[in-house]
Amino acid sequence: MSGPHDSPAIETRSLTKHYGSRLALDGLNLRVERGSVFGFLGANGAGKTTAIRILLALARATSGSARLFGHAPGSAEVRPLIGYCPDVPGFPSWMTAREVLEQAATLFQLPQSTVRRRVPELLELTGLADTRARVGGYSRGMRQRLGLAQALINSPQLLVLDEPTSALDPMGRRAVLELITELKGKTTVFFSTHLLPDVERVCDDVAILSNGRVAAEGALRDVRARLGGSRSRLVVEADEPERLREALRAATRVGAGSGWVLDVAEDAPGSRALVVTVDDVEDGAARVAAVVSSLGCRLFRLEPRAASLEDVFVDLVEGAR
Ligand SMILES: Nc1ncnc2c1ncn2[C@@H]1O[C@H](COP(=O)(O)OP(=O)(O)OP(=O)(O)O)[C@@H](O)[C@H]1O
Repeated sequence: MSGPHDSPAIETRSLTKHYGSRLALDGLNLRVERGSVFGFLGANGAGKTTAIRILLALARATSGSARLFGHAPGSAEVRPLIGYCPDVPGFPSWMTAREVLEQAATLFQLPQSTVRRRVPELLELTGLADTRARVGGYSRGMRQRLGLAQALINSPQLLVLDEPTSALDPMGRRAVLELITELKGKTTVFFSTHLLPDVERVCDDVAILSNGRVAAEGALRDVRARLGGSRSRLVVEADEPERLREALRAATRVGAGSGWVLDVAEDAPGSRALVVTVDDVEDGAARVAAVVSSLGCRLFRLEPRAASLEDVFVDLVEGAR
C-alpha cells in the first residue's frame, strides 16, 4: 500500500467478511482518491454497510486489509480525519440539535472559539437553525440532517455517509446533494446509496457492489460508457404509438427465440415515445424504421439513448443473480 502522504482516502485489498457461514464481503478491492465524491452502490444485502462498518472500525474483517489515508481504521491518526453519518442516526431524545453538536465538538476536543462559530454554521447549513424541539420529536429526515451536521463538526477530510438521502423529502434531498457538491475538492465524500439519480448528480467516481465484490468501478462517465453498451436503446416516436408498440412487441425475443427486440417500454408515463432495447443499435434502428414504414405511420424521432447508471446497475445486478 502507499505511504500516508500520497495514499488514497480509502483503500481496501481483498477485504473479506464472514458472518458465520454467510459471506458478506468477498475480497473487496476499493480505491477512493482524495477529494472525490464517491458513490458506493449495491442492491440490498450487497455488503455496503458491512464495508463501511469495517472502514470505521465498528466491525472487524475476517481477512484482507483496509487503510484510510494510509492508516488502519480506528487508529488515532485516522479518527480526527473522519466524519460519519449512519443511515439512521441515533441521539439522546432529550437533547436539542445545538446540544448534540456541542457534545460532538467536546468529543473532538475542539476549542470553544471553533465551537461557537461551527455549531450555528452547521445548524444553518442543515436547515435546523430555527428548530427548538428536542431530538426525540424529530422526523427521520430531521435526524438525518442532524447526523450530517454532527459528521461535519470536526471539518473532516473524509465524510462517510450511509444512505444519506434515504429519509429526506425532495427539498431535503436537494439540500444534502448541494452540500455534498459544495464539499467537492475539499472533502472526500464516500456515500452508499440505492438512489441512482443522486449518484448521477453528484458523484465523480462509483463502485457497484454485487455479492460482496466490486462488479464495476471507475469514473461515473466511464462506467456508464463501458458497461452501458451491453444493451442498446433506441427512442422512437411516431404518430400511432399503440400500433407501433404492438408491432414491436411482436418482434420481441421470447426465451431462445430469434426476435430482434429485447424490450419495448414507454419512455415516460403518458409519453408517446417508446424505448426499444435491441442487441445492435444500427441494425435495430434500420429495423424500427422499416416497421414504422410498414405500418404507414409517420416517424417523428428515432435516436439512440445513452445508457443511464440505472441501466448499468440493473444489468450488473441481474447478471450476478
Ligand atoms: N450482523 C450480521 N449478522 C449476520 N449477517 C449479517 C450481519 N450484517 C449483515 N449481514 C449479512 O451480510 C450481507 C451484507 O449485508 P449489508 O448490510 O452489509 O448489505 P448492504 O449492502 O448494506 O444492504 P442494504 O442496502 O440492505 O443496507 C447480507 O447478506 C446480510 O444479511
